[in-house]
Amino acid sequence: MNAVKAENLTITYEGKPALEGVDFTLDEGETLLLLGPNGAGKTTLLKTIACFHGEYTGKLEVFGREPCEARDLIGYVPQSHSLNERVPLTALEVVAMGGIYRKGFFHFKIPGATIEKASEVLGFVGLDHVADRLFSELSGGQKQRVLLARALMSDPRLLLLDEPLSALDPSARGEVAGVLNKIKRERGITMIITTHDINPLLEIGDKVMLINRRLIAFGKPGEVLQDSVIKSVYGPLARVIPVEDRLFCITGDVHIHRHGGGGR
Ligand SMILES: Nc1ncnc2c1ncn2[C@@H]1O[C@H](COP(=O)(O)OP(=O)(O)OP(=O)(O)O)[C@@H](O)[C@H]1O
Repeated sequence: MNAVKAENLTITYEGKPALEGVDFTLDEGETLLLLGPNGAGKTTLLKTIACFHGEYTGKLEVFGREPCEARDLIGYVPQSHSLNERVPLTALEVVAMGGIYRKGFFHFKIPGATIEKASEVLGFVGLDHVADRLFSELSGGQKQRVLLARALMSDPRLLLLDEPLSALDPSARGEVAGVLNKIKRERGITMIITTHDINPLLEIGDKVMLINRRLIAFGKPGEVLQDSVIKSVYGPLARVIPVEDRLFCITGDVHIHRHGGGGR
């Protein structure tokens, strides 16, 4: 089954196109790595699939439905989480929140079944030992894994992850990439992951999409990650280097947070 299907998709903000004429299909269980320079339209595409942004023309389907009809099937992990870290929530409570908001209620006491599920999911991301620690005191990699666990609370069939590796050091990147790999292998969840550094994720990417306000390339990693394709977007210094049986992609690209604080 198609998890996501876009046909001639053009996404606009107040009539101005941010991303134009995009076609692609992602099958259930596949992982798509979404690559493109700053301002390419990566977050815009994720938000539109997640039904947070609705200004588009063309066709966009999530499991055969319009995005807003498929909302319950989608988990979204934004680039900068909107948690107020001055509120003293433990890691377990942050995860449990993923099971509460979904139901549209505000609970003063978290139901036992929700806590039980949150403990199980926290264990799945390898963080049982920090359940009672304050979220604000966790390392960057641990925080990102807690946010992944929170997104898993609603049993999504499609996970949309906006820059899950940004602002992490190389070892934390490896940890988070390991959890994403586990989600793919053990839960079979379809994922779309935006990234500026594709290398730690290449192992789990079934498909790669390169965009720059339009679709530049879409296909298997080996098809998209070619010198000529990468150079056409990132310039002459960009290149793809085969290392043993792997590819290593150098784009010289960095993440720049351009939209000011919060809200993404
Ligand atoms: N809320 C908004 N209103 C108007 N324009 C927006 C809005 N959000 C994004 N844009 C514009 O849409 C274009 C694509 O932005 P988007 O954030 O999707 O790019 P991105 O590839 O995710 O970039 P980055 O890698 O820097 O996060 C940019 O020109 C951006 O300024």
